[in-house]
Amino acid sequence: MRRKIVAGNWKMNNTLEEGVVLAKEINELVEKTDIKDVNVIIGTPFIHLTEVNKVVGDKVAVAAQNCADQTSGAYTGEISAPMIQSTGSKYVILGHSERRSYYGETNEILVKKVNLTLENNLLPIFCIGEVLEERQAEKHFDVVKSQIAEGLFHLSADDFGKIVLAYEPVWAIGTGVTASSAQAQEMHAFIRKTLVEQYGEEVANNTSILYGGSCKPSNAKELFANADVDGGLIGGASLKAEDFMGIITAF
Ligand SMILES: O=C(CO)COP(=O)(O)O
Repeated sequence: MRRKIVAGNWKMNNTLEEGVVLAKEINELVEKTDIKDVNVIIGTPFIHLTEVNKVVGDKVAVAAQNCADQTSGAYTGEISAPMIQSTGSKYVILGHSERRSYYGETNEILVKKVNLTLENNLLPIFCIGEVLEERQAEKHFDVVKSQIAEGLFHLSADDFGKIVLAYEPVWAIGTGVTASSAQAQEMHAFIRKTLVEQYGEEVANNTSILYGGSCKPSNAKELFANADVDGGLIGGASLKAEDFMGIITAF
């Protein structure tokens, strides 16, 4: 079933102690607020996963922000999907534009990560999105379509049903510039149409497509009101419990 989801991506922020405090604050607010049927996820650095899982209840799920493209072995500094799974986490954010651009993550590498994530009973939150020059050259639909096709279309319909998509136009990430509500809806509708062509109406209609990029309490309501926007992947505004809650309650 298509779910409403608000996921935080803390990126490389918070010491362990700070992260546990923030997770507790978010959990308390979620517990005492009527969040209706919204699924709340917090994406923390690896070192937080175990402790954050201990302090959140069953209304808050935890995500890693990356995983290795191998299961185990001599890969110094890497963290594998089975390790993430052993912390009690449920999701893995994959293909974030920061990983694609700063760490050379290609669609080919992402195929391996997606497969390992699913094999280890974790759910990928798969990020896609164009850079400003691609939008200005009117290539944004082609770029997003090929990211989805090359990273995910090897999956069976059953496995694709476990994917959460996050459309994050790179020009809107951390810039304070949000895609307009109309731009978000236009791209999300295009993504859903692309899924219909590959997997049919049922799978497409059941896929949650999140928007990310300078989403805040003040603009979340307008973005989430769109028919094809099923929630958000939130960076900066997920680092303050009240702001994050302001987005969770924006549906
Ligand atoms: O990259 C993002 C979430 O993954 C969005 O970041 P901001 O909300 O800080 O723009």
